[in-house]
Amino acid sequence: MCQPQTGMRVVITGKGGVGKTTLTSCLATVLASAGTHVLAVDEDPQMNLPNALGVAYEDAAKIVPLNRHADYIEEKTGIRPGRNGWGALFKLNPDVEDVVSRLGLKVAENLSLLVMGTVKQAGGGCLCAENVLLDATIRHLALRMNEAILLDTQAGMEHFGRSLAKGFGQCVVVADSSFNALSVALHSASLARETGIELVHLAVNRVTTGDIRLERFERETGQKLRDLFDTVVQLPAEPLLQALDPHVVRIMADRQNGYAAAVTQLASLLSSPPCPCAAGHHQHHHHHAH
Ligand SMILES: Nc1ncnc2c1ncn2[C@@H]1O[C@H](COP(=O)(O)OP(=O)(O)OP(=O)(O)O)[C@@H](O)[C@H]1O
Repeated sequence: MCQPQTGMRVVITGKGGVGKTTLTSCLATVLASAGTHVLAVDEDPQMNLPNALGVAYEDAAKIVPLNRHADYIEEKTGIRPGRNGWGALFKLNPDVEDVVSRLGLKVAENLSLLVMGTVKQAGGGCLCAENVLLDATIRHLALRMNEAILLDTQAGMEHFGRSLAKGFGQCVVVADSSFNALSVALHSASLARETGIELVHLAVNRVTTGDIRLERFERETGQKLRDLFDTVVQLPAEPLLQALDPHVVRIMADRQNGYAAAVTQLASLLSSPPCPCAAGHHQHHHHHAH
């Protein structure tokens, strides 16, 4: 058994507007209602995840994202954000053991939320207090036990660098079946693998019956999606999602719903992923062979 007993940790990524936040909140809901402790982590500066999870607007408005929490950042790193760190005592390895208990928000039974904010991209990794703290937080998340962690990422996982892959073993790339979104998904998949994430799944969202675009993409690019991703799941277009938007989690209570059923299937796949050491594993993992 090669699967770590620490709990599942999944990064959700993909092009803007493809349905990442909706999927993250529905996955979080289905896992939490099955009794798993879930921590949903939002990297979105617009904080869509609290809304999707049903956090009341006035409560969501009170959330201060980790990267803008000047007091916490100063307490942990010794530096006030925005100040020049040179000459000051700058803790490069701050202890953020209490980040979830202090900044997390309980949104439902078994379900907590941490809003991190976005990693700054200046110069491919600037050593400012915010980035040091976000990086320490990612490393801390990797150590949390018996908890499913879902990270809804906006900037893309490569901005977190290697610290992400140490704890996050799986990535769900979300796309719709447009050529553009699938191309972005292929790029995201290779970045995820370069980062060192073991299992990279594709969720094709808003699929309608008779949609031939997936096949057309494969034909035109000469690539087989099933060879490039560990698993490919399709999530049907669901008009109800727009009606419930932004409070989408209610849809998960309806077992007849096709979107809910597909998300439930994805959740169980993520909970018990195929073992990366198993024989017959995808060829793109061979360079990881020990
Ligand atoms: N399967 C689906 N069927 C119909 N509508 C959907 C589906 N999935 C998501 N949507 C709708 O698409 C819109 C965008 O979804 P969502 O906010 O989850 O995307 P996102 O990728 O997180 O966007 P952003 O990158 O802007 O954060 C929402 O209005 C949502 O209700």
